[in-house]
Amino acid sequence: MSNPVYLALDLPQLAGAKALAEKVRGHVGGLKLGLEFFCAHGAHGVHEIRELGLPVFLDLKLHDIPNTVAGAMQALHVLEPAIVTVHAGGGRAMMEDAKAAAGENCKVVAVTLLTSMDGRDLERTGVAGTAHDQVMRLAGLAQDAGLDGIVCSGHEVKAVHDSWRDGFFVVPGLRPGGKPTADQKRVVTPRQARDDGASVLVIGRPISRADDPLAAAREIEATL
Ligand SMILES: O=C(O)c1cc(=O)[nH]c(=O)n1[C@@H]1O[C@H](COP(=O)(O)O)[C@@H](O)[C@H]1O
Repeated sequence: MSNPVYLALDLPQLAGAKALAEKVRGHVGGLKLGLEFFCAHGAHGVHEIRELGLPVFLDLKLHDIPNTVAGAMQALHVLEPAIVTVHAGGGRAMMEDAKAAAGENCKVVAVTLLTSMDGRDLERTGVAGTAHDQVMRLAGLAQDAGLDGIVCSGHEVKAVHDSWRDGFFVVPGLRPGGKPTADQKRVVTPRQARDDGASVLVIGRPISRADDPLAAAREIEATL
């Protein structure tokens, strides 16, 4: 089985991001480029990272009207991402059009409830029910819209996997035992997420902020 870890390259400098990715290249399965990276370095930065030869996950969390999101997905073809994120809250029509406009080999996955939010945060947005209810509701919507899968926390991935057997599940908010959770609230270990059905494990700071990122990546790999 290939390494399910995608390293989140949430770093301000392109050279630093590239150097980190090069350092841990043999111990992660892919690289995730998110808003911080894309806003700073755009398509040029993505091309630079693609040269490392690992699959690239473009985590742009698109959330707009269907026509705009479809246009954005179309514009991403040239970057050949393996995975792109949209927000499930954009609704069924938006997700359908995003999938229809995506490149042939690009998985489109919907972010359900951010791993930085818990039940109280959700309640404050005016949504009824628990974090679990919200993830299950949006997973169903994403599946109906024909997406490949969803992004959720390790708290929900088992239940989502049980109800969507061939889905593709991206799980961030991962912390090897004892590592600081920082802004993440719904957290599990990488091993637990994998055992519960995650297809991709997104890991950023536990590797990128470690004193020795290579050792941290190796340690995580050894637990899987
Ligand atoms: O879509 C994501 O990747 C994502 C969704 C989510 O609910 N929570 C979440 O943390 N992420 C991303 O996963 C990464 C987690 O980073 P660390 O907390 O540093 O491991 C960041 O790049 C986030 O943007």
